Amino acid sequence: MDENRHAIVPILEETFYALSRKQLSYRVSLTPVGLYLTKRCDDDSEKIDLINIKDIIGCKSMQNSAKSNNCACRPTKNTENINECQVHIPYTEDADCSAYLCVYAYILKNKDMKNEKRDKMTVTLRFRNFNSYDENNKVATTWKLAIKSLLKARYEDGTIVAPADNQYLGNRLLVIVNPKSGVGKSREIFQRKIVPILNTADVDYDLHITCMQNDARNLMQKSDIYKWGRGVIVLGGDGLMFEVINGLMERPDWQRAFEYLTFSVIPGGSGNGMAKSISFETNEPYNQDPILISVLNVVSGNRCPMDLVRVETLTEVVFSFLSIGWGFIADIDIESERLRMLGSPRFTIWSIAKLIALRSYPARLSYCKINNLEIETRMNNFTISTFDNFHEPVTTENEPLSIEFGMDPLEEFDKRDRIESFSSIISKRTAFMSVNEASSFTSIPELLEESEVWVRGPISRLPPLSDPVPSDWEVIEDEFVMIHASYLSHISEDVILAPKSKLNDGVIWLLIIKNGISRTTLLQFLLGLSSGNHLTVPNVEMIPVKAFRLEPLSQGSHLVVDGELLKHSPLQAEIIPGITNVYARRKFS
Ligand SMILES: Nc1ncnc2c1ncn2[C@@H]1O[C@H](COP(=O)(O)OP(=O)(O)OP(=O)(O)O)[C@@H](O)[C@H]1O
Repeated sequence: MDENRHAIVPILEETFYALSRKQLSYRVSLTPVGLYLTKRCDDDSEKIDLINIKDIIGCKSMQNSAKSNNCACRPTKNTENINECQVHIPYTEDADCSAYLCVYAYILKNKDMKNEKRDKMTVTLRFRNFNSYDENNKVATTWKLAIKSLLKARYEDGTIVAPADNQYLGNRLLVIVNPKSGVGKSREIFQRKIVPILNTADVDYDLHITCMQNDARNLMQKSDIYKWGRGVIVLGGDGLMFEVINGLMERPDWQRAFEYLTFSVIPGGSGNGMAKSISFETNEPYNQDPILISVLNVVSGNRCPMDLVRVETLTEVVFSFLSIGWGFIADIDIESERLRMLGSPRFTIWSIAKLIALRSYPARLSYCKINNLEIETRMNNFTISTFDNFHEPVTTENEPLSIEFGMDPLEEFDKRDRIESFSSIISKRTAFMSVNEASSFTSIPELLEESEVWVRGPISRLPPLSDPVPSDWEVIEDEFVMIHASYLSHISEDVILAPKSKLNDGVIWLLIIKNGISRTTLLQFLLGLSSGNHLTVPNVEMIPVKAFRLEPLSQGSHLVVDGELLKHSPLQAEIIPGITNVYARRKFS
């Protein structure tokens, strides 16, 4: 257990008894690091458990409902405190005036093993120093408020620091659900798996179920987004997130919107690259329960900056968070759509087909290489200030109280259905989609004259597509099997294309395979994509760049941005470091 525990001054401390064995006592200390439970055993030895504050997602105060025959837990009527619930305890006790405090945490189990996962744990503290519920509840409330304050604060180098006033998160979240994503079970997943966690963490939300393509995009473009101080999360795939980002970029106040909002994806689609990348970076056990891990990111409330990439083609400007693909992988992604009914085996089948009929495409690739790669991982963008009140330990009467582990009286409470708070607005195709239908292989200046490129969001620092690239850029004209740029580690749950990529490193990782690679080597490349070993395969180059331009010199391949098919065209892309924020749990040592 934590060697430095004794150096940390407890904020609150009490002795509790385990209900099951009255002779077993626990000293419970709330410190900035978490709840220390010190068990005194029969032989006078001590066993200490720590529930890390970073693992706690919320706490609720409760009242005994032993008189109630049917309901395990129900909200107290006519109470001003909406968090106050009644708890049913497994024994009858007349006039129980105790106050109960349930602390909910998701604890890391089987650390560093293959089956590492997070399991729910509930600790119920029973306060009964006084003869009236109100008095007991006062003490429980002190603990509750202290825990909730710690959940918002951080503990660094022995000091508790809180976000500056202007960094406190509002509590209203917008959840956008694509009922058609993945296998079409998003609505059910939302009610069954997400609502209980949001309730436990006291996060209020509005729900928007999309009714068609571009619905989320329009919603982001036209709504009063400032009522969602807690941010916007999507339950779906990367395609839905793409709509959210690009809808916001269409607003005149896009800059303020991106500073204000925090985003996250709960994986419900078939492409969940962003959700996987966030958990990968924070060492979270995503594979055991992707939805749980992603929702825990959201309720952690921890904002992390993330890069976006501005992508400009001859006919449109889009903002991308994941990848730009052209050639082999992009073709598999798009062409295997016709086998969608097969599920993920469609990729394997189509990969084999594309390997057999392997082809390459001529193109000119220009890029601004990062020579001294200094990747800054700026995981924490909170401004810090001291939380003075917490240095004074608060003590209460030392009369022994009781403690109870493993019970979750809110489980029933959480099963209540949430009423959808607003319904989908009617979707309308935006003016930014495919403005010009001209062929990509007329000269670029000619095309630009004809087309109307909407420039929105941050302006480009690159020369126009019609001008030459800067003289210090490297230029290759060759036949390529594929060019794939990514700025997150994973482009899907099981493809780690750029293992070194960080959310906010300001780097586009450009993966290049030129013509001349054998089918066997390409197969090796494909097999290595799930582990990152693809980068050790000969003929595979990975170049960190700040910007690049791709000019295809023939038709035939597909241009795919964040899994969305764009009209085939020359394009240029540039990184915009840390322009947006996503929810990600802090890293664990
Ligand atoms: N209600 C809806 N009906 C049909 N399409 C929708 C609806 N809501 C969103 N969409 C569209 O579905 C596309 C894919 O959504 P999403 O990324 O959530 O799921 P997915 O299963 O990962 O999809 P894909 O595998 O096609 O990327 C998005 O581009 C979005 O525009």
